Amino acid sequence: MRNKIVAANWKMNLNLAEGKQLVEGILAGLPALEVHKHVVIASSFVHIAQTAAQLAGKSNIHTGAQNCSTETSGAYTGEVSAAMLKDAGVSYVIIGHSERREYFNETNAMLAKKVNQALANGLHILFCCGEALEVRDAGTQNAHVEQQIKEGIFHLSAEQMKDITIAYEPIWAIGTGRTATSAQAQEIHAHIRSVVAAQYGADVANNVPILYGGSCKPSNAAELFACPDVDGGLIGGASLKADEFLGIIEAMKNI
Ligand SMILES: O=C(CO)COP(=O)(O)O
Repeated sequence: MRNKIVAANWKMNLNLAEGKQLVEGILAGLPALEVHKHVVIASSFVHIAQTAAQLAGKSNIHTGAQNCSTETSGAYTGEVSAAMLKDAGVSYVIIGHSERREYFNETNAMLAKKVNQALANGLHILFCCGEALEVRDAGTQNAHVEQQIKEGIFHLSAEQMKDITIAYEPIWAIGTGRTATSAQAQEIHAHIRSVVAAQYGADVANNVPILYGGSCKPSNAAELFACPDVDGGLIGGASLKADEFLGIIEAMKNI
């Protein structure tokens, strides 16, 4: 059975005290998770050491980061390397979020380098893809995400794909309150899995978790997660409140 994952993406929110309190709240309400179910807390770089200390020794709940450098080390002012993240206690890193692609001009070629850095340092990757509203309106979303995935991760070996989780996040659903319907999510998740199968075969494709992200909330999570090709969620706004995030983790119960 492939892994099921609910991941928090705090984005650029919360001070240290707020982050600490939020993790305490999540831990206080966290249900016992089956062996294949995982929770990830992807905070800002500033929170990582604190979060890692809070999660130390806990099973199935992991410290994450939202980005890593394309480079290994050296004179890259402002950058944080995958090795530094690993050393600080990170086990999952988000790569290719649409906000990084859009506001920081991250190209698929840069993302492929980040993927290589993360894997070389023993990190699991949450690799994001997803289309803008114009692409969805034009009906070319499948080809769009296919290209993002091909250029971002298809240079990897089948063995390396074991550390990849794909997150489908339609840009028109991020922070907008407008969620993809479960039918829309299932359709494109199935397409993503078929693209992985065409490249790597059915075994690899069946083992790659594919998460949905975009205005996921306790009220819609169970329906989205019930889709056969939706293996959990990448959560923005609703991950900033312990009760809402726990409600989404609860929705993983039946998958
Ligand atoms: O971008 C997202 C997670 O990475 C989704 O954000 P929201 O849940 O706030 O729509």
